[in-house]
Amino acid sequence: MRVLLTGGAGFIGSHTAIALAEHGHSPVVLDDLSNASPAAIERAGRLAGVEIPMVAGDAGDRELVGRVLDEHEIDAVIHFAGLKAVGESVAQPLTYYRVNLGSAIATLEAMAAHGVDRFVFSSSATVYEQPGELLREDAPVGIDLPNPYGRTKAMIEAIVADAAAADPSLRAAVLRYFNPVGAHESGDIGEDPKGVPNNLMPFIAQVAAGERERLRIYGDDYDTADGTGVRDYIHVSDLAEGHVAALEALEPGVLTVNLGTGIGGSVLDVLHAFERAVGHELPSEVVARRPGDAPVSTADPTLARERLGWQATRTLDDAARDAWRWQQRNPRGYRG
Ligand SMILES: NC(=O)c1ccc[n+]([C@@H]2O[C@H](COP(=O)([O-])OP(=O)(O)OC[C@H]3O[C@@H](n4cnc5c(N)ncnc54)[C@H](O)[C@@H]3O)[C@@H](O)[C@H]2O)c1
Ligand SMILES: O=c1ccn([C@@H]2O[C@H](COP(=O)(O)OP(=O)(O)O[C@H]3O[C@H](CO)[C@@H](O)[C@H](O)[C@H]3O)[C@@H](O)[C@H]2O)c(=O)[nH]1
Repeated sequence: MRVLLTGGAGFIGSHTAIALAEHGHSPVVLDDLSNASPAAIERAGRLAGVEIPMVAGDAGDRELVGRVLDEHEIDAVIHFAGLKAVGESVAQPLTYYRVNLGSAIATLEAMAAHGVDRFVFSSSATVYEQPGELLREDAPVGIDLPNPYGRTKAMIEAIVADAAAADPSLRAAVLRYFNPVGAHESGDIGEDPKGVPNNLMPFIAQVAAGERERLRIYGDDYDTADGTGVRDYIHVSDLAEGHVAALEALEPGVLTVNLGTGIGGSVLDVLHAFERAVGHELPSEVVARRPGDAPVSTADPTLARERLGWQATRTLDDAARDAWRWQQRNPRGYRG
């Protein structure tokens, strides 16, 4: 299939472009480069041994998306484009609603106008109203969530469901990612956060590189085995392969699946995995809980196994090793 990746120059999109090419599909990227570098796509193409066309532009521009669909004879769209910083979404909610909802709606409209009926959407575990252990897809989802970012994801899930109800030819998958971590095993592409990383593994990577003094562990008094927060960390290359499986399994209607491992990792588990990758201990201190954080969030990965024939195979140690390789080879990310 010829697959358009909106937001495809980003962290998850660039890894998915490689997985698609490795499975015989042809990725095409549309990205406004607001949080990415074209180098990611050049490198992804080199790693996959293919040329990946890259269009710089806004997925919220329906005319532009339509032109790209026609010019590249696109069969399917994976919609990664959007803004994802939780704290920023609290400060700039209208920007988040405009960009995230606007780009999803424009992309779906362009698809309908140009006869493209396969759609895969990047949702998030954050849509579950009651985070917890081994969350199933039928757990309550809604807009009673801690931040506007999460609400944009829940709203877009509803938009996709309504679009599919109105148009029986639409074949959609909604993928609820848990916590993507790691990097391509080559160390040539990876996560390139701007400024101080909000997320755990990129922050630890910068501590390991000596760019940050120490990890601040947000609370060790949760009701978990070691008292620190537990998440379902999934290697980005496993996640990328989950997109290929979802694309190949599309049927009329909407299939909603978790992409996670089913295995909980605590903050200390992640820190220790990274210490093993680096070969020495890393400085850390326990501080207060971060407001809005859930104690535990892990996926029940059963439905993805049954419906997509996909499951994660890489470990937290694999992710730490690959993230460390990316960090060492690219201390300034794609800017270096
Ligand atoms: N990384 C995570 O922890 C996580 C978890 C759950 C869901 N997601 C979702 O997965 C998707 C990809 O996330 P990521 O981690 O790769 O983030 P990312 O920021 O690296 O990738 C998003 C890409 O979209 C581009 N973009 C933003 N607005 C655009 C627009 N209007 N038009 C075209 N391109 C635009 C950015 O330049 C960037 O390359 C996002 O929708 C995100 O919300 C991410
Ligand atoms: O410097 C840090 C950063 C994080 N944590 C802890 O590490 C865990 C993971 O945090 P983080 O990497 O920020 O991920 P989440 O808070 O789980 O949020 C991610 O996962 C959500 C659900 O998929 C997505 O919605 C968000 O966009 C994405 O950032 C949590 O227990 C945090 O309290 C620390 O202790 N110190």
